[in-house]
Amino acid sequence: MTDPVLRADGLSKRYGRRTALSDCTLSIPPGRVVGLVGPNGAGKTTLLQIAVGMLAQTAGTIEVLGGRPAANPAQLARVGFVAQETPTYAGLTIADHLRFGAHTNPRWDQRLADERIAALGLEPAQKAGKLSGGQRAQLALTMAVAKRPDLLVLDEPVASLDPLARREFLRSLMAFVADHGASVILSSHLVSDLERVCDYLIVLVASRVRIAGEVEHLLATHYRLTGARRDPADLHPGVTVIEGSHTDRQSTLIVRSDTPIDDPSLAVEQITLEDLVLAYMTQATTSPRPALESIR
Ligand SMILES: Nc1ncnc2c1ncn2[C@@H]1O[C@H](COP(=O)(O)OP(=O)(O)OP(=O)(O)O)[C@@H](O)[C@H]1O
Repeated sequence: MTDPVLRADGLSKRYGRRTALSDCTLSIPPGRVVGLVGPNGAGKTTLLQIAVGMLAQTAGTIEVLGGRPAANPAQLARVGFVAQETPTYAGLTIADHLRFGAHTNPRWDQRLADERIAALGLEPAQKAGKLSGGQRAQLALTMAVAKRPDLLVLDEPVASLDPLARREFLRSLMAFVADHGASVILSSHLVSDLERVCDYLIVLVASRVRIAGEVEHLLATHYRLTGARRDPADLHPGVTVIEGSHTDRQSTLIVRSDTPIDDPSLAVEQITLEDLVLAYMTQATTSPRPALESIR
């Protein structure tokens, strides 16, 4: 299958005069672990909720796994979703949750669910209302994974987990992806976590997609340039400055260039994913009309 797992075209969501998502155009290939990153209020939850059919857009189109989000039971069965607040039923036990999952999902994998609960050291007879925030998140993830979805959508899944649990969570997520070949879209503020697991990145700031593309390609086409202070406009054509900082004597620029930069007056360094995310976030707060970039 090579069709995009998610295709959005001019997707927008407005609440009255407030814009939550603006003209979002994306084409995400299948089989990726996609990191969706951006500051508070950027529109991440809005995009994810539209993708799973919980929210309707005000303009534009979206296709998920080739269909309209939540269009029918088959489409619903193919998408697993864990919402930011990881909702569970306080009065029901863990075992009740799994039974409910088995009743409502045609592809439910009971063995997978039981094994995850056991591996987490959780007691099936325990009521969800008595679980910690992190344990609830793990239960919600177990429910989503045991659906055996083709696409797993996770809204800040690790926010409430301690560092060890976060690492375990991401490890089990990667194992699930490797075993079942599912695609994953997860939002997070923690770029270091995304760096470990994601092979595709979307940076969303102030309702707009600033950059989207394969991590490997993004890292191969962005550089940090350091040299004597200069006007960014003097750089070679084809080099786009994403962010710049200057002292009296020196300029440090994060740039994008599809070809290697060969300029003896500049020190050229590779950047990390965190550098890249921060550069696009800074660009968004300092530039009145940031460039929209989409790289496959
Ligand atoms: N029901 C609503 N009514 C009005 N405005 C809303 C509603 N839901 C979201 N918004 C606004 O839409 C924008 C995007 O919100 P969204 O929850 O998608 O951001 P986010 O990137 O997920 O933020 P966070 O990282 O804080 O979870 C914000 O400005 C928010 O105030």
